[in-house]
Amino acid sequence: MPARPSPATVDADWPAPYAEAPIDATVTVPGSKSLTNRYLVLAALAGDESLLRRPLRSRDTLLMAEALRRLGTDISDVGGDWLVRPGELRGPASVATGLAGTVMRFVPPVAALARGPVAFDGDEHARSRPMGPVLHALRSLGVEIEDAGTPCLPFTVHGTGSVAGGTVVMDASASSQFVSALLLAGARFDTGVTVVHEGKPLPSQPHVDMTVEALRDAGVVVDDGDANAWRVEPSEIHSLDVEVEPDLSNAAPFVAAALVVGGTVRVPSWPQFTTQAGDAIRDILDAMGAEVSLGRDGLTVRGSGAVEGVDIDLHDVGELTPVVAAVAALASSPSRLRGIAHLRGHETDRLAAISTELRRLGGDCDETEDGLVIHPRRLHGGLMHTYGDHRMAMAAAVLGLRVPGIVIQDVATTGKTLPDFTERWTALLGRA
Ligand SMILES: O=C(O)C1=C[C@@H](OP(=O)(O)O)[C@@H](O)[C@H](O)C1
Ligand SMILES: C=C(OP(=O)(O)O)C(=O)O
Repeated sequence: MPARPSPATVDADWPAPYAEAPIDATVTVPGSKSLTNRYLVLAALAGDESLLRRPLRSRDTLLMAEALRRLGTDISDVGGDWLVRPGELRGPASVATGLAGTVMRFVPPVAALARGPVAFDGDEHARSRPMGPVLHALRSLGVEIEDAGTPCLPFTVHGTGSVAGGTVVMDASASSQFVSALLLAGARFDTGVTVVHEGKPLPSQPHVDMTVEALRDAGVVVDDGDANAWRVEPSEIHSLDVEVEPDLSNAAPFVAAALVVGGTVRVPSWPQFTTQAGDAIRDILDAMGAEVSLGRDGLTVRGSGAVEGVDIDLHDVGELTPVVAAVAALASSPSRLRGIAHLRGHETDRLAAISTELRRLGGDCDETEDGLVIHPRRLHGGLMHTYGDHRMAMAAAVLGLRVPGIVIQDVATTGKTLPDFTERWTALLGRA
């Protein structure tokens, strides 16, 4: 097993800026984590070299790049882009997953295609994130995996250089990433792969659709015609030349700021058509009282500072929950966020984290079986804990715009997906 990786961040508290005046800002958002990490995996498995333009460089994507390098892929910087030259996949290697769901789930099927052992481990909390269905699926395809007695990190994949492929049946109700993991590598299995989901409803369906689209962009034939079943035909994976879209889930706190403070926030290059689940923030902010318009120049969100509560199913886009909950806590009426029981297995138990932290600030937030009920209350300042969760820190920043005296514990955790968050957030308010 590899040595435990060092902690993600330095535990630094940061006083969240309070908005004294309406906002008027144009915000540039770095590339999508989900797209960058899918493109990296496909490029590593492709038949020829790929160019990823404007990739996200954050903890999760740097961990993905390093994982693939250790398996034999050459990834080099060309200006701000990444040139990916696939190599023969091989162990022995050790992979640090950090707290990245995409690394801990997407890389083991790639490791199964390598010759030699590949050991995986991650942050302390990563060891309790669900992994079982991926390990079980690979074992059912004949891959040898050694774990420490539980179907979680740490574990070692003993690849033989090929995977026969076939049909896997899994319960992916805890994470859509289990499905995406098998699909991404499946074209390189001898007979391809068929993944069937059986269990409670699959969360984050748009993320699986994104996986299917990325595979098709790389020339892979995928049949997703039946609900909860996907067939990836065996084939070569074509090289990619792609520009990574801005990360729309990371744009969420910035555009939410226009609604909760009042004013205007513009995000240039917001795609007109996208597979990113985070695009749903447009409709959510609209439902909560913002004026939202998407044009050729990008997205514009205007608000007056008056926020309405919502009753909304976030099953498809759970990663927006912390920011939506923060906006809801600043509303004039209650909100109910539904369909997000699976968030208990995210970077932290997000339902517990959000309700605990809102209560710590004087709020009223209850966990339900599958979500949260928030009754807006006058909040007071205080230290908001982030639990190593980038989106908890971003949610705290949204609250801080309207609640004086909020201090964000370990704000550097935002680096999981968004570098330079504090600088970007300060610039949003027109401050240096
Ligand atoms: O495949 C992906 O890139 C992701 C899928 C989703 O995971 P879950 O299905 O576990 O919610 C999402 O929440 C996560 O941020 C990114
Ligand atoms: C759930 C998330 O991340 P991960 O890819 O680590 O699952 C997220 O970014 O909100």
